[in-house]
Amino acid sequence: MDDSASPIFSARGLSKTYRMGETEVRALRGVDLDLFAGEFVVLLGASGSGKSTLLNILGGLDHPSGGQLSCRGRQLSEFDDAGLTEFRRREVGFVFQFYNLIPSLTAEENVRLVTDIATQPMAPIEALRLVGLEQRAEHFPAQLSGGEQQRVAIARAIAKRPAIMLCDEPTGALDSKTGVRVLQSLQHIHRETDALVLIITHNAAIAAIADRVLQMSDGRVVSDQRNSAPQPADSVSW
Ligand SMILES: Nc1ncnc2c1ncn2[C@@H]1O[C@H](COP(=O)(O)OP(=O)(O)OP(=O)(O)O)[C@@H](O)[C@H]1O
Repeated sequence: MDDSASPIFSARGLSKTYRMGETEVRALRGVDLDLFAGEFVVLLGASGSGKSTLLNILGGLDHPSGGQLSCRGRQLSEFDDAGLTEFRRREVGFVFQFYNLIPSLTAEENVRLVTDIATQPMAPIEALRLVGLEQRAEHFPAQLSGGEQQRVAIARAIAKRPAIMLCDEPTGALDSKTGVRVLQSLQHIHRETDALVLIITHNAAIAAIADRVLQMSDGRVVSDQRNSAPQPADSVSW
């Protein structure tokens, strides 16, 4: 990768403090980080280290308390709620631990919910093909396994061709074999698009498939390593 390329995200001194009555929780304590197009990044860290808080702020789901965050040259940290909503809608695909599919809609209809409001979407069936589920387009979530439902959620996230894919514990609810299939879908999407893919997880085994591995501890990024030989997803297990 060309390190002189401008980053997608650039965070400097990013902080987040949650206030609940008298109690303050400092979830981010000064994060400095650049993330680039085309990177497949795994962010590891113990429970409570701030991973989800960072992902939510990168994805425009929440505001930082301090510091600067830019995305492709714009100061995201200064966006109001409406600006963040527009940013999320246009530029970010999210995948969460629980798939949040609409039970009364088929796989294809679940993906179509997103493509109907996107500016340059792919066809829903094309997104399902990217995750190997084009044969299941007419199936409802209850007719799909957990791993298949997660792959529909990934298809839904990628269908609007986002520059950024943010995945919070995408395999957290899945066994190893099923989780590996989900990771294969994410790896395949990464190869087929120029998206920045960021996966946060407790599961250190997943780091083997990344080309960059970040570690958070106590609200800071404490390690940032390149992986010169990322492994195919089917070589990992847990
Ligand atoms: N909405 C909130 N209000 C108050 N405190 C919060 C809130 N969200 C997170 N926290 C606290 O901020 C800290 C960081 O939480 P965060 O969810 O970012 O960690 P995490 O590394 O993603 O953890 P996990 O792996 O368990 O999901 C924790 O101490 C958590 O309790």
